[in-house]
Amino acid sequence: MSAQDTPAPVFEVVHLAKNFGGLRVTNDVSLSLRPGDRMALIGPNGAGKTTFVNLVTGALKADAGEVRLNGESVNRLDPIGRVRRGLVRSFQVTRLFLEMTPAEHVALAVLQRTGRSGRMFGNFRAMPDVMEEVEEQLVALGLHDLMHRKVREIAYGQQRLLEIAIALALKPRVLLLDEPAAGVPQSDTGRIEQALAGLPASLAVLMIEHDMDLVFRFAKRVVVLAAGAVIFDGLPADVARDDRVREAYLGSYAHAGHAA
Ligand SMILES: Nc1ncnc2c1ncn2[C@@H]1O[C@H](COP(=O)(O)OP(=O)(O)OP(=O)(O)O)[C@@H](O)[C@H]1O
Repeated sequence: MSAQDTPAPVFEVVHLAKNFGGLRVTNDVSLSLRPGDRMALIGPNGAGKTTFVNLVTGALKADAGEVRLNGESVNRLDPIGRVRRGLVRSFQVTRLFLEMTPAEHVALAVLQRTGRSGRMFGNFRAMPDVMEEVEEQLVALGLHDLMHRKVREIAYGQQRLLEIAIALALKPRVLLLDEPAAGVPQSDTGRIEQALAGLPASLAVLMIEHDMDLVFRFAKRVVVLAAGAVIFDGLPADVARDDRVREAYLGSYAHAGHAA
């Protein structure tokens, strides 16, 4: 592929830094994603993954550095402003409304994206364009049969699929998936993987995940964070034999009192 064929990055993080008191939790982190990229961000406990996600979504303010979407800085935008520019973090199960249905959750996301007021929510079933999208998203994630059930009645794995459906209803260009398979029983992780495999081809995806099997099956590129800094950025096939990565993981196990 020539340089001309390579699309420009849709998401760039440039020299991002954050301290908590004297602790440098994000240390000069730079990375970028192009449309269609499938990247996993991994690292031992306490490496700074959650802080990194909070900085890029705008939930936390960085001390230095820049986050860019489509080449433009979004540093001044709050999380909602960044969602409008196409940076969407998968909604967390803990933020789902247990008494609401999957259809209602996805409808709310469609109404938000299309700039319609929450007051229209009561009437969304009468809006053909909203209903069409709701059905399309829920069919794509295998949740169609459950669309009118209450969230509290559906299995945890299905709730996690609903998180992805809500995120996709916001029509992201960049999707941050925070441990999409965490807490899901082994018997249901196949459905999560299927959903990840079916994500729109042009979407840039950054997945934070502890499950290495899932990382290796999903990611085309892996970034490893340790003590807030990027210590590896490369192919999944090379990550396990990288000395710095091995040291970081062994060090963290030893620190946590596990046999290294
Ligand atoms: N609000 C805060 N104030 C002070 N220190 C914090 C704060 N949030 C996180 N930290 C510290 O920053 C470091 C990175 O934490 P973070 O949660 O980002 O790591 P992580 O890689 O997501 O970890 P895990 O995989 O265990 O969730 C840790 O040492 C943590 O104790």
